Amino acid sequence: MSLSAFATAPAAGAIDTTRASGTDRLKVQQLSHAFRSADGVDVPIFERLDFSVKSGEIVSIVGRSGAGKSTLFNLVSGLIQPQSGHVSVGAREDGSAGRIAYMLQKDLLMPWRTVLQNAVLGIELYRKVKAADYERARQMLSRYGLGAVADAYPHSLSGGMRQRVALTRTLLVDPTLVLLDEPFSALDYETRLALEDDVMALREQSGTSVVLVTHDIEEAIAVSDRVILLGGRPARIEDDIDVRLTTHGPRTAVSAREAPEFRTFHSRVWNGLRSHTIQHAGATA
Ligand SMILES: Nc1ncnc2c1ncn2[C@@H]1O[C@H](COP(=O)(O)OP(=O)(O)OP(=O)(O)O)[C@@H](O)[C@H]1O
Repeated sequence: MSLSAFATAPAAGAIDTTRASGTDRLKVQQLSHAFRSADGVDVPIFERLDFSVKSGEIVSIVGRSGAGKSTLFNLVSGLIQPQSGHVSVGAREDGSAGRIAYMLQKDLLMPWRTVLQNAVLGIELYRKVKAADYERARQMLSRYGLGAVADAYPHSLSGGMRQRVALTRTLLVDPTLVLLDEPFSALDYETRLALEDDVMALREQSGTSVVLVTHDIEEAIAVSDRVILLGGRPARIEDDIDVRLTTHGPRTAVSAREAPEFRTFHSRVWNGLRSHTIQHAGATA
């Protein structure tokens, strides 16, 4: 049965985007959501889900296919309204409002715009782009090794370069929290490692919090401070793992994988994933 046969069940409570307290960049409280099947039955995806993400924290969410990871991002980013519960976005240190940016697996670059014009698109969606924005975009593109192609069109770029343009576009809106939904899954291994390093550098350079949805357990452990395991239906947090790795030198995508604790964390996540079968909302009983 196709997903188009379903509609979002009517909201009993609206999303509340008031500010989270303390150092929380994101606070999800008592979040409940269900999709309504074609025969009118509500299939609960989440029931009273609670979690938070601190300032500068990198959190990965793993779960079997259908666990509700993308739905959770859609709820957190406000693309869909929850039936009940609160999503609070933490303020910046100076007290101004925080901002969530959402980057999808597909880079969604516009082929008729140059790399630079694609990079500023996120800004353009909420205000006029200024000369200083173009300057900042060029600097960020250079930082990601894209300075020489700033005036080229996306078709001339490799998959990894395209994802970096998408990442630049996401970061140029100065988000306090970035949601990454399997952003690197279509890329080759080496490019993935480089982009994982980019995610870690992001936190180092600007204190941005990151929530990453991935099917790749290694990726989750390598980049994250915490790995949240979603399982069951309605989905619960089955495990919330503090990832502490002893690395030689700074933590990178490679040094993290070489840490002595890496395999132990890997087994914990893998065993947690194997213990859950998810019944899809579209599946007939
Ligand atoms: N618009 C919709 N209408 C009805 N059901 C939906 C809708 N979107 C998602 N679902 C159902 O909600 C459940 C969670 O879907 P979701 O896409 O969030 O899972 P996921 O964990 O991101 O899966 P994957 O890892 O395969 O991307 C699934 O059972 C799916 O069939």
